[in-house]
Amino acid sequence: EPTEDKKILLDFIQKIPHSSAINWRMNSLACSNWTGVTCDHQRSSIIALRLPALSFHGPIPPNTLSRLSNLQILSLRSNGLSGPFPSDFSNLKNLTSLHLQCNNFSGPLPLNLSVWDNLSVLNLSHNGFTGSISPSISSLTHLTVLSLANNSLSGEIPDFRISSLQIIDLSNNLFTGTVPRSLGRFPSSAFLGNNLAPNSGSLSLPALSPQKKPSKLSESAVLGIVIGCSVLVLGLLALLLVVWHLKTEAKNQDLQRTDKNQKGMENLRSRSLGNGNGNGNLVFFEGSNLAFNLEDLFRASAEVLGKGTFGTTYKAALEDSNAVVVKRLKDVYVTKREFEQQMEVVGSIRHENVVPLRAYYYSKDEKLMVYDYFNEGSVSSMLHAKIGNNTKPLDWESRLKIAVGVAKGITHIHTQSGGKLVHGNIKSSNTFLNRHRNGCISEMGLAAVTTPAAVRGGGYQAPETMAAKKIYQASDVYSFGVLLLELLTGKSPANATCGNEVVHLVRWVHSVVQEEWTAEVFDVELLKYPNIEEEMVEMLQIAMQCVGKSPEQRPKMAEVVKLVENIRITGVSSLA
Ligand SMILES: Nc1ncnc2c1ncn2[C@@H]1O[C@H](COP(=O)(O)OP(=O)(O)OP(=O)(O)O)[C@@H](O)[C@H]1O
Repeated sequence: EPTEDKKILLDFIQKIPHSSAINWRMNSLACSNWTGVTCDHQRSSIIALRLPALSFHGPIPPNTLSRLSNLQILSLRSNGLSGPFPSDFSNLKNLTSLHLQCNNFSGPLPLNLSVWDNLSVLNLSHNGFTGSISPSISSLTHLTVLSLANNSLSGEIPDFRISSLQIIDLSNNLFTGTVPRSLGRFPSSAFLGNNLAPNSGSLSLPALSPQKKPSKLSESAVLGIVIGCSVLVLGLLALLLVVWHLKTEAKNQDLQRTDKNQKGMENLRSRSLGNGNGNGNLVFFEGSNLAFNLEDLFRASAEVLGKGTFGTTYKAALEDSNAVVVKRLKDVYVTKREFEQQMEVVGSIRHENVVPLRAYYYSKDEKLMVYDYFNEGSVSSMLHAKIGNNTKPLDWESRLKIAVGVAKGITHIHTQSGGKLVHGNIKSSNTFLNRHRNGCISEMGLAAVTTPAAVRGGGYQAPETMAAKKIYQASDVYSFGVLLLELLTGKSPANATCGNEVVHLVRWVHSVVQEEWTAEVFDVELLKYPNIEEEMVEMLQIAMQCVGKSPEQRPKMAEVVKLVENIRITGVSSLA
């Protein structure tokens, strides 16, 4: 046991203000039991310290962490740490990864960076650092990832050539000048949000061939250009007018719709029953013991649960105190017959991991679908509940059960109708907990009758669905992979960083995993459970297979079920 290092950590935790409890005790084994602590093989010193999101605040107490001289990985990301960059960190000469992102540090960056010549990952993003980057950065010859994004850094970006560097992010600072040549190989997004002038190099025109000397343009050519430009401008104006007109129309329609939503189901009533055909079209499926008719449904008080891609979803409280969910579809593109056929297929599916469709209604003006109401809300609301909402974060066990359940539900769907059925809209807001608290998936088959896949989004759609506007079973596998990443990272697919900028979850996880700082990816909520890292890594590997770029790379859903079910078994045995 690294007694000296333990004392240092206890000294640190005593001095740093924090509001989350931490299980460090002198008489317990630090190397096996202390949160965030990893020791070397001999258990003689601490080599990694990962303390994300423990609500540390204030400056790092001097002469504490800096005495862990064998430390290689230090993560204090997502805390409320403030004050200057701790100058005594220069003693941590063995550091390979330093994560101080998402804190409130301020003041200049260290002047002499050469003390950390083993550093591979440096992430100081989302802080309030000022001043410029010291040219000594070029001495970090092992650096692979550098993120200084979202600070207030200024001055010119030094021209540093580090051949090992793979990822750089200097966006959203106050840098001036131009992007140095040595960094020209990185995407422009790495430098966005600064005061940088465009590189003169990138503006250069293609060289003229030597035979054709640059000559003055003839008058007719000038006239031609002028006329051409005017036509272009007029064309653009016309286009703008059309777009403006369409937008206003869409807005009006939206306004009308919102208006109707606010009035609840009463509007539905007047429109749908206009033809006087009563409850004729409300079609119930076998096995549903719901006893209501269209009249009851329209009389029920309705509350808008939300607006999704396919329309508005209401909770309708029926008189017998049962509540159902009514989904009012917009943009149904198929004929009545096709719609009914699809509903018959969907309605016939009965599986404990698929939310059953109880009934549907079709008229010219209205298309409704009726489901059971889940009063706990969706997995999305459980994962991303606002702080102070009184909801407990989902523990690891629950997340595993959600993953297994949804995987089984999708597999069942994929084996129906001769193996041709696709879900088409797998996401956490369509995932609920069944009575055994396993995951179950809703909204099966809606994608086939309404909005084309390309119009949806939210970060779950496989790349091929964007281009081909078609959905395949392999696209469901991709969306399921994104759902797994969401369960692991606790981040919503469209919004995957500590700041406000939108980063695609899959891309973000790829960049993190490539650099082998895997532990940085997991939801900080999960880091408090002991001995689950192997299981999380296993789930991460499955997720990465599912989000393979091309559909052929991805495993079939039936395989995925086995893999996900095995997480517990293999995870446990590898711990034993
Ligand atoms: N059966 C249900 N029980 C409880 N809440 C539900 C039910 N069905 C949907 N919801 C919730 O109602 C809200 C609106 O759902 P809706 O399906 O319209 O939108 P969405 O899931 O965000 O997007 P999409 O239309 O792409 O599925 C969501 O928060 C969803 O979780």
